Amino acid sequence: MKVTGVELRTVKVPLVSPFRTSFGTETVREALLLRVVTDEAEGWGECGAGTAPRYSSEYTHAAADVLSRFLVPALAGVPNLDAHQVAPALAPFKGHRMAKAALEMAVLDADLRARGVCLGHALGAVRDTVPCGVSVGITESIPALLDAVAGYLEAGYLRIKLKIEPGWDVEPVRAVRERFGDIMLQVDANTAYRRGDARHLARLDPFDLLLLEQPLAEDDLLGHAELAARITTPICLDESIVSARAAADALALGACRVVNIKPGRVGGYLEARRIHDVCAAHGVPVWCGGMLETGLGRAANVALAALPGFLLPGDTSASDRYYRTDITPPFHLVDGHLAVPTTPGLGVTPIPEVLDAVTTTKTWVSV
Ligand SMILES: CC(=O)N[C@@H](Cc1ccc2ccccc2c1)C(=O)O
Ligand SMILES: [Mg+2]
Repeated sequence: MKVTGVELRTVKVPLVSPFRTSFGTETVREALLLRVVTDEAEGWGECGAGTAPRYSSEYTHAAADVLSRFLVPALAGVPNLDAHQVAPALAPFKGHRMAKAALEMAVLDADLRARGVCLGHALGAVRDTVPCGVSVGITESIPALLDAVAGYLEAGYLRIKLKIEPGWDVEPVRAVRERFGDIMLQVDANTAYRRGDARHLARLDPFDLLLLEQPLAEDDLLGHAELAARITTPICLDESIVSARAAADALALGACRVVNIKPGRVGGYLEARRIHDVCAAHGVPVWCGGMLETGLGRAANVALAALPGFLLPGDTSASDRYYRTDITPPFHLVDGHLAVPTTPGLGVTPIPEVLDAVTTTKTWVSV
Protein backbone atom coordinates (compact mmCIF):
# COMPACT_ATOMS: atom_id res chain seq x y z
CA MET A 1 0.00 0.00 0.00
CA LYS A 2 0.96 3.61 -0.53
CA VAL A 3 -0.12 6.12 2.12
CA THR A 4 -1.23 9.46 0.73
CA GLY A 5 -1.91 11.06 4.11
CA VAL A 6 -3.38 10.85 7.59
CA GLU A 7 -6.23 12.84 9.13
CA LEU A 8 -5.78 13.51 12.86
CA ARG A 9 -9.03 14.19 14.74
CA THR A 10 -9.47 15.10 18.37
CA VAL A 11 -12.85 14.08 19.77
CA LYS A 12 -14.39 14.96 23.12
CA VAL A 13 -16.99 12.47 24.31
CA PRO A 14 -18.72 12.98 27.68
CA LEU A 15 -18.64 10.01 30.07
CA VAL A 16 -21.96 8.70 31.41
CA SER A 17 -20.53 9.21 34.91
CA PRO A 18 -17.28 10.56 36.39
CA PHE A 19 -14.54 7.91 36.47
CA ARG A 20 -12.19 8.36 39.45
CA THR A 21 -8.89 6.51 39.77
CA SER A 22 -5.87 7.00 42.03
CA PHE A 23 -4.48 9.42 39.44
CA GLY A 24 -7.53 11.65 38.92
CA THR A 25 -11.13 11.94 37.77
CA GLU A 26 -12.31 11.94 34.14
CA THR A 27 -15.68 13.33 33.08
CA VAL A 28 -14.97 13.77 29.36
CA ARG A 29 -12.83 11.48 27.22
CA GLU A 30 -10.62 13.49 24.88
CA ALA A 31 -9.23 11.03 22.33
CA LEU A 32 -7.08 11.31 19.22
CA LEU A 33 -8.38 9.38 16.19
CA LEU A 34 -6.47 8.72 12.97
CA ARG A 35 -7.81 8.08 9.49
CA VAL A 36 -5.08 6.75 7.20
CA VAL A 37 -5.77 7.19 3.46
CA THR A 38 -3.94 4.79 1.12
CA ASP A 39 -4.21 3.94 -2.57
CA GLU A 40 -6.09 0.73 -1.64
CA ALA A 41 -8.27 1.49 1.41
CA GLU A 42 -8.76 3.76 4.42
CA GLY A 43 -8.03 2.69 8.01
CA TRP A 44 -8.90 3.98 11.48
CA GLY A 45 -6.70 4.16 14.57
CA GLU A 46 -7.29 5.36 18.12
CA CYS A 47 -4.72 6.71 20.57
CA GLY A 48 -5.33 5.69 24.20
CA ALA A 49 -3.53 8.65 25.76
CA GLY A 50 -5.51 10.87 28.10
CA THR A 51 -5.82 14.67 28.14
CA ALA A 52 -3.06 14.93 30.76
CA PRO A 53 0.00 12.68 31.35
CA ARG A 54 -1.51 11.01 34.42
CA TYR A 55 -1.80 7.32 33.43
CA SER A 56 1.56 7.48 31.62
CA SER A 57 3.84 10.16 30.19
CA GLU A 58 1.80 10.43 27.00
CA TYR A 59 -1.08 12.83 26.46
CA THR A 60 -3.36 13.62 23.54
CA HIS A 61 -1.79 16.89 22.42
CA ALA A 62 1.73 15.46 22.50
CA ALA A 63 0.62 12.39 20.54
CA ALA A 64 -0.90 14.60 17.83
CA ASP A 65 2.32 16.61 17.69
CA VAL A 66 4.71 13.66 17.47
CA LEU A 67 2.51 12.03 14.83
CA SER A 68 2.31 15.08 12.59
CA ARG A 69 5.91 16.16 13.08
CA PHE A 70 7.77 12.82 13.00
CA LEU A 71 5.76 9.57 12.87
CA VAL A 72 3.45 10.11 9.88
CA PRO A 73 6.25 11.64 7.75
CA ALA A 74 8.40 8.57 8.56
CA LEU A 75 5.96 6.39 6.58
CA ALA A 76 6.80 8.29 3.38
CA GLY A 77 10.03 6.36 3.00
CA VAL A 78 8.33 2.95 3.09
CA PRO A 79 7.55 1.71 -0.46
CA ASN A 80 5.12 -1.23 -0.09
CA LEU A 81 3.74 -0.31 3.32
CA ASP A 82 1.87 -2.89 5.35
CA ALA A 83 1.22 -3.09 9.10
CA HIS A 84 4.44 -5.01 9.77
CA GLN A 85 6.58 -2.20 8.35
CA VAL A 86 5.20 0.48 10.65
CA ALA A 87 7.02 -0.29 13.94
CA PRO A 88 10.43 -0.63 12.22
CA ALA A 89 9.85 2.66 10.36
CA LEU A 90 8.99 4.42 13.67
CA ALA A 91 11.76 2.78 15.75
CA PRO A 92 14.24 5.67 15.32
CA PHE A 93 11.87 7.83 17.42
CA LYS A 94 12.01 7.03 21.14
CA GLY A 95 8.92 6.32 23.21
CA HIS A 96 5.47 7.67 22.28
CA ARG A 97 4.12 4.11 22.18
CA MET A 98 0.44 5.14 22.23
CA ALA A 99 0.97 7.50 19.29
CA LYS A 100 2.83 4.76 17.40
CA ALA A 101 0.13 2.20 18.27
CA ALA A 102 -2.59 4.46 16.84
CA LEU A 103 -0.72 4.81 13.54
CA GLU A 104 0.03 1.07 13.28
CA MET A 105 -3.62 0.32 14.10
CA ALA A 106 -4.85 2.57 11.29
CA VAL A 107 -2.41 1.06 8.77
CA LEU A 108 -3.39 -2.44 9.96
CA ASP A 109 -7.08 -1.58 9.52
CA ALA A 110 -6.48 -0.27 5.96
CA ASP A 111 -4.25 -3.27 5.13
CA LEU A 112 -6.89 -5.76 6.31
CA ARG A 113 -9.82 -3.94 4.68
CA ALA A 114 -7.88 -3.99 1.38
CA ARG A 115 -7.43 -7.75 1.76
CA GLY A 116 -10.95 -8.46 3.09
CA VAL A 117 -9.60 -9.99 6.32
CA CYS A 118 -10.99 -9.28 9.82
CA LEU A 119 -8.60 -8.29 12.63
CA GLY A 120 -9.59 -11.26 14.79
CA HIS A 121 -8.55 -13.70 12.08
CA ALA A 122 -5.31 -11.80 11.41
CA LEU A 123 -4.33 -11.88 15.11
CA GLY A 124 -5.26 -15.53 15.68
CA ALA A 125 -8.62 -15.29 17.43
CA VAL A 126 -10.10 -18.64 18.53
CA ARG A 127 -13.41 -17.39 19.96
CA ASP A 128 -16.49 -15.62 18.53
CA THR A 129 -17.30 -13.81 21.78
CA VAL A 130 -15.18 -12.67 24.74
CA PRO A 131 -16.10 -12.63 28.47
CA CYS A 132 -16.26 -9.10 29.87
CA GLY A 133 -15.40 -7.48 33.16
CA VAL A 134 -15.86 -3.88 34.24
CA SER A 135 -13.65 -1.29 35.94
CA VAL A 136 -15.44 0.53 38.80
CA GLY A 137 -14.09 3.92 39.83
CA ILE A 138 -13.58 5.27 43.33
CA THR A 139 -16.91 6.59 44.61
CA GLU A 140 -18.03 9.19 47.18
CA SER A 141 -19.13 6.51 49.62
CA ILE A 142 -19.36 2.76 50.21
CA PRO A 143 -23.16 2.73 49.56
CA ALA A 144 -22.57 4.48 46.21
CA LEU A 145 -19.95 1.86 45.34
CA LEU A 146 -22.30 -1.00 46.22
CA ASP A 147 -25.03 0.55 44.03
CA ALA A 148 -22.59 0.82 41.11
CA VAL A 149 -21.41 -2.77 41.52
CA ALA A 150 -25.01 -4.02 41.78
CA GLY A 151 -25.82 -2.25 38.51
CA TYR A 152 -22.89 -3.81 36.66
CA LEU A 153 -23.66 -7.30 37.99
CA GLU A 154 -27.26 -6.78 36.92
CA ALA A 155 -25.99 -5.82 33.44
CA GLY A 156 -24.22 -9.19 33.31
CA TYR A 157 -20.54 -8.31 33.81
CA LEU A 158 -18.62 -11.45 34.76
CA ARG A 159 -15.86 -9.76 36.76
CA ILE A 160 -15.71 -6.61 38.91
CA LYS A 161 -12.51 -4.52 39.18
CA LEU A 162 -12.37 -1.86 41.89
CA LYS A 163 -10.05 1.11 41.64
CA ILE A 164 -8.19 1.50 44.94
CA GLU A 165 -5.79 3.98 46.54
CA PRO A 166 -4.45 4.51 50.08
CA GLY A 167 -7.54 5.18 52.22
CA TRP A 168 -9.89 3.43 49.80
CA ASP A 169 -8.92 -0.22 49.63
CA VAL A 170 -9.66 -2.75 52.40
CA GLU A 171 -13.04 -1.30 53.40
CA PRO A 172 -14.54 -1.13 49.87
CA VAL A 173 -13.27 -4.65 49.12
CA ARG A 174 -14.72 -5.95 52.40
CA ALA A 175 -18.08 -4.25 51.69
CA VAL A 176 -18.32 -5.72 48.16
CA ARG A 177 -17.39 -9.19 49.40
CA GLU A 178 -19.96 -8.99 52.22
CA ARG A 179 -22.72 -7.79 49.90
CA PHE A 180 -22.07 -9.85 46.75
CA GLY A 181 -20.29 -13.01 47.99
CA ASP A 182 -17.79 -14.87 45.85
CA ILE A 183 -18.07 -12.92 42.59
CA MET A 184 -14.92 -12.62 40.43
CA LEU A 185 -13.29 -9.58 42.06
CA GLN A 186 -9.98 -7.76 41.52
CA VAL A 187 -8.48 -4.37 42.31
CA ASP A 188 -6.32 -1.82 40.44
CA ALA A 189 -4.11 0.70 42.27
CA ASN A 190 -2.56 2.44 39.23
CA THR A 191 0.84 2.71 41.01
CA ALA A 192 -0.63 4.43 44.12
CA TYR A 193 1.33 2.42 46.76
CA ARG A 194 4.96 2.22 47.86
CA ARG A 195 7.28 -0.64 48.79
CA GLY A 196 6.65 0.14 52.47
CA ASP A 197 2.91 -0.64 52.04
CA ALA A 198 3.42 -4.43 51.81
CA ARG A 199 1.99 -5.12 55.28
CA HIS A 200 -1.06 -2.97 54.51
CA LEU A 201 -1.64 -4.62 51.10
CA ALA A 202 -1.45 -8.04 52.79
CA ARG A 203 -4.74 -7.05 54.48
CA LEU A 204 -6.39 -7.69 51.09
CA ASP A 205 -5.31 -11.36 51.14
CA PRO A 206 -8.33 -12.72 53.10
CA PHE A 207 -10.72 -11.48 50.36
CA ASP A 208 -9.59 -14.01 47.75
CA LEU A 209 -9.08 -11.43 45.00
CA LEU A 210 -8.26 -12.64 41.49
CA LEU A 211 -5.36 -10.17 41.39
CA LEU A 212 -3.90 -6.89 42.62
CA GLU A 213 -3.12 -4.72 39.59
CA GLN A 214 -0.07 -2.40 39.51
CA PRO A 215 0.26 -1.53 43.19
CA LEU A 216 3.70 0.09 42.80
CA ALA A 217 5.43 2.47 40.38
CA GLU A 218 5.59 1.46 36.70
CA ASP A 219 9.43 1.26 36.85
CA ASP A 220 9.61 -0.75 40.09
CA LEU A 221 9.78 -4.39 38.92
CA LEU A 222 12.00 -5.30 41.86
CA GLY A 223 9.56 -3.75 44.32
CA HIS A 224 6.74 -5.84 42.83
CA ALA A 225 8.90 -8.98 43.10
CA GLU A 226 9.57 -8.22 46.80
CA LEU A 227 5.88 -7.48 47.38
CA ALA A 228 4.89 -10.76 45.68
CA ALA A 229 6.86 -12.62 48.37
CA ARG A 230 4.90 -10.88 51.14
CA ILE A 231 1.28 -11.14 49.96
CA THR A 232 -0.78 -14.05 48.62
CA THR A 233 -2.96 -12.07 46.20
CA PRO A 234 -1.47 -12.56 42.70
CA ILE A 235 0.14 -9.38 41.33
CA CYS A 236 -0.90 -8.28 37.83
CA LEU A 237 1.08 -5.59 36.00
CA ASP A 238 -0.34 -2.94 33.65
CA GLU A 239 1.73 0.29 33.44
CA SER A 240 5.03 -1.65 33.82
CA ILE A 241 4.51 -3.89 30.79
CA VAL A 242 5.54 -1.64 27.90
CA SER A 243 6.90 -4.36 25.58
CA ALA A 244 7.32 -8.12 25.13
CA ARG A 245 10.81 -7.79 26.65
CA ALA A 246 9.39 -5.98 29.69
CA ALA A 247 6.89 -8.83 30.06
CA ALA A 248 9.65 -11.43 29.88
CA ASP A 249 11.72 -9.50 32.47
CA ALA A 250 8.74 -9.13 34.82
CA LEU A 251 8.03 -12.87 34.67
CA ALA A 252 11.72 -13.76 35.12
CA LEU A 253 11.93 -11.50 38.21
CA GLY A 254 8.70 -12.88 39.68
CA ALA A 255 7.22 -9.36 39.59
CA CYS A 256 3.82 -10.59 38.40
CA ARG A 257 1.75 -13.72 37.80
CA VAL A 258 -0.84 -12.11 35.51
CA VAL A 259 -0.52 -9.47 32.77
CA ASN A 260 -3.00 -6.80 31.65
CA ILE A 261 -2.35 -6.35 27.92
CA LYS A 262 -3.13 -2.91 26.42
CA PRO A 263 -2.11 -2.51 22.79
CA GLY A 264 -1.68 1.29 23.10
CA ARG A 265 0.67 1.00 26.08
CA VAL A 266 2.96 -1.44 24.23
CA GLY A 267 3.10 0.25 20.80
CA GLY A 268 0.41 -1.67 18.95
CA TYR A 269 -1.61 -4.82 18.37
CA LEU A 270 1.33 -6.70 16.85
CA GLU A 271 3.49 -6.16 19.98
CA ALA A 272 0.42 -6.97 22.11
CA ARG A 273 0.24 -10.36 20.39
CA ARG A 274 3.95 -10.91 21.11
CA ILE A 275 3.27 -10.26 24.82
CA HIS A 276 0.38 -12.73 24.66
CA ASP A 277 2.78 -15.29 23.16
CA VAL A 278 5.52 -14.67 25.78
CA CYS A 279 2.99 -15.07 28.60
CA ALA A 280 1.40 -18.16 27.02
CA ALA A 281 4.88 -19.73 26.75
CA HIS A 282 5.27 -19.19 30.53
CA GLY A 283 1.76 -20.42 31.36
CA VAL A 284 0.83 -16.93 32.57
CA PRO A 285 -2.79 -15.80 32.00
CA VAL A 286 -3.43 -12.45 30.35
CA TRP A 287 -6.51 -10.25 29.94
CA CYS A 288 -7.25 -7.18 27.81
CA GLY A 289 -7.15 -3.83 29.60
CA GLY A 290 -9.07 -0.73 28.57
CA MET A 291 -8.37 2.97 28.09
CA LEU A 292 -11.97 4.14 27.76
CA GLU A 293 -11.72 3.61 24.01
CA THR A 294 -14.42 4.56 21.55
CA GLY A 295 -15.96 1.76 19.51
CA LEU A 296 -12.88 1.80 17.25
CA GLY A 297 -10.42 0.77 19.98
CA ARG A 298 -13.10 -1.38 21.58
CA ALA A 299 -13.56 -3.39 18.37
CA ALA A 300 -9.81 -4.00 18.10
CA ASN A 301 -9.49 -4.93 21.79
CA VAL A 302 -12.33 -7.44 21.53
CA ALA A 303 -10.58 -9.10 18.58
CA LEU A 304 -7.33 -9.29 20.58
CA ALA A 305 -9.15 -10.64 23.64
CA ALA A 306 -10.28 -13.63 21.54
CA LEU A 307 -6.75 -15.05 21.39
CA PRO A 308 -6.23 -18.33 23.29
CA GLY A 309 -4.10 -16.96 26.17
CA PHE A 310 -6.71 -14.35 27.23
CA LEU A 311 -8.01 -16.54 30.04
CA LEU A 312 -9.51 -13.84 32.27
CA PRO A 313 -12.38 -11.42 31.57
CA GLY A 314 -10.97 -8.09 30.38
CA ASP A 315 -11.95 -4.44 30.77
CA THR A 316 -13.56 -4.77 27.32
CA SER A 317 -16.82 -3.37 28.63
CA ALA A 318 -19.86 -2.45 26.53
CA SER A 319 -20.02 0.99 24.92
CA ASP A 320 -22.66 2.18 27.41
CA ARG A 321 -20.29 1.60 30.35
CA TYR A 322 -18.66 4.87 29.27
CA TYR A 323 -20.72 6.55 26.56
CA ARG A 324 -24.38 7.42 25.97
CA THR A 325 -23.61 7.55 22.23
CA ASP A 326 -20.55 5.78 20.85
CA ILE A 327 -19.01 7.10 17.63
CA THR A 328 -19.43 3.62 16.08
CA PRO A 329 -22.41 1.27 16.26
CA PRO A 330 -22.37 0.36 19.98
CA PHE A 331 -21.07 -2.86 21.51
CA HIS A 332 -23.77 -4.50 23.67
CA LEU A 333 -23.13 -7.01 26.46
CA VAL A 334 -24.94 -10.31 25.84
CA ASP A 335 -24.74 -12.83 28.70
CA GLY A 336 -21.60 -11.10 29.92
CA HIS A 337 -19.89 -11.33 26.52
CA LEU A 338 -19.12 -9.06 23.56
CA ALA A 339 -19.15 -10.41 20.00
CA VAL A 340 -15.89 -10.34 18.03
CA PRO A 341 -16.37 -8.37 14.76
CA THR A 342 -16.13 -10.56 11.66
CA THR A 343 -16.13 -8.01 8.83
CA PRO A 344 -12.83 -6.75 7.30
CA GLY A 345 -10.38 -4.73 9.34
CA LEU A 346 -11.66 -3.47 12.70
CA GLY A 347 -15.17 -4.39 11.52
CA VAL A 348 -16.57 -0.99 12.55
CA THR A 349 -16.28 2.58 11.23
CA PRO A 350 -17.36 5.85 12.82
CA ILE A 351 -20.91 7.10 12.15
CA PRO A 352 -20.15 10.35 10.29
CA GLU A 353 -22.73 12.61 11.94
CA VAL A 354 -21.91 11.29 15.41
CA LEU A 355 -18.18 11.68 14.78
CA ASP A 356 -18.61 15.24 13.51
CA ALA A 357 -20.71 16.16 16.55
CA VAL A 358 -17.86 15.25 18.95
CA THR A 359 -14.91 16.42 16.79
CA THR A 360 -13.02 19.38 18.25
CA THR A 361 -10.02 19.54 15.87
CA LYS A 362 -9.16 18.08 12.46
CA THR A 363 -5.69 18.15 10.85
CA TRP A 364 -4.53 16.64 7.56
CA VAL A 365 -0.91 15.43 7.41
CA SER A 366 0.32 14.65 3.91
CA VAL A 367 2.86 11.90 3.44
C1 LIG B 1 -10.57 0.83 32.48
C2 LIG B 1 -9.38 1.21 33.29
O1 LIG B 1 -9.39 1.12 34.48
N1 LIG B 1 -8.32 1.65 32.58
C3 LIG B 1 -7.00 1.99 33.06
C4 LIG B 1 -7.00 3.29 33.82
C5 LIG B 1 -7.47 4.45 33.02
C6 LIG B 1 -8.56 5.13 33.49
C7 LIG B 1 -9.02 6.26 32.84
C8 LIG B 1 -8.40 6.72 31.69
C9 LIG B 1 -8.85 7.87 31.01
C10 LIG B 1 -8.21 8.31 29.90
C11 LIG B 1 -7.12 7.62 29.41
C12 LIG B 1 -6.68 6.48 30.05
C13 LIG B 1 -7.30 6.03 31.21
C14 LIG B 1 -6.83 4.88 31.88
C15 LIG B 1 -6.37 0.88 33.90
O2 LIG B 1 -6.67 -0.29 33.75
O3 LIG B 1 -5.48 1.20 34.68
MG1 LIG C 1 -4.70 -0.80 35.24
